[in-house]
Amino acid sequence: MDKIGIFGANGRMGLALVEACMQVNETQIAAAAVRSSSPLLSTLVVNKQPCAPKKLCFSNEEDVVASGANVLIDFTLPEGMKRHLQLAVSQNLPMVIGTTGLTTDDMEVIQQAAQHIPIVFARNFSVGVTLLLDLVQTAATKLADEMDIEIFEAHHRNKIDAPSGTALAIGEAIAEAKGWEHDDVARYDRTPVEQAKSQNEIGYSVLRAGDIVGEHTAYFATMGERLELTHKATSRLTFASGAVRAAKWLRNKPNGLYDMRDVLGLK
Ligand SMILES: NC(=O)C1=CN([C@@H]2O[C@H](COP(=O)(O)OP(=O)(O)OC[C@H]3O[C@@H](n4cnc5c(N)ncnc54)[C@H](OP(=O)(O)O)[C@@H]3O)[C@@H](O)[C@H]2O)C=CC1
Ligand SMILES: O=C(O)C1=N[C@H](C(=O)O)C[C@H](O)C1
Repeated sequence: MDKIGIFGANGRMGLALVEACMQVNETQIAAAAVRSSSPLLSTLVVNKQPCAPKKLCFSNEEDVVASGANVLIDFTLPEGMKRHLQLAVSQNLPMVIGTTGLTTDDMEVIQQAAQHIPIVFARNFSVGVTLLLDLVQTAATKLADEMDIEIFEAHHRNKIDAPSGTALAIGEAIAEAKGWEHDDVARYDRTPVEQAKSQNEIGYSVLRAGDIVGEHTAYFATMGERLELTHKATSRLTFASGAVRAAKWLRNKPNGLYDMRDVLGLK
């Protein structure tokens, strides 16, 4: 039986993870953890009324260990993720990480931790985006060199990191296929200098509005034609189901850093 400990359980993704776990056989929610300062501690997940015996209630992050969880999932913010990762390493528990907005140093922390526990890290847990990462590499290598490459992403008004983790993953996949150093070619802002578009750069643009779940387009454009590769997520359950799938796949795997391509057997 997979017993999943969910961090950030009251977040948009946390609640979607609770729902996804309930839809999967042989899967229990061992703990739905919130911060120790949360007013939701010891309330029912389903309706935030006072906790009742044998019902799923929000618990303390520290209680995740006592809950008997055998795999952990984190979709929070970078600071929280790093604390949860320490807990996972100290308890020798595998962990699935979906948190975005991470710095190079944060990624180094994940890589170090992966020497001690198995970790799946993905900036997008949908099957479609996992495939998109392959498709953009094909486009980047097969299309002529003079293509303009741009990435556009749109998300809900509450998303705080930009560009999205997925947009950056798409850009990094393209840069890898082109043999470019991503940080050298990424262009986030066109305002400071008046300069024409270079064909050796990857431009990013971002939209934040309403309740958009997550949309990404990679553009490959030249004179007379344009290829657009687009993914649109319409439900957070897509990401959550992918993360639960990853958690079930991860148990009993050797220590190391895995991604969604490993989980889906696409490598
Ligand atoms: N990889 C993927 O497929 C996807 C990744 N994401 C990423 O997941 C993350 C969460 O997104 P979303 O659910 O929309 O965000 P929310 O703001 O809805 O939820 C974030 C949760 O994390 C908790 N949290 C924040 N900071 C800390 C901390 N320092 N310690 C402990 N808990 C903390 C919050 O607790 P509190 O309620 O107390 O503030 C909240 O429950 C983002 O980075 C987002 O980009 C999102 C969707 C898909
Ligand atoms: O914050 C979100 O909502 C999402 N974040 C991820 C990202 O940064 O790419 C994945 C998805 O697009 C939704």
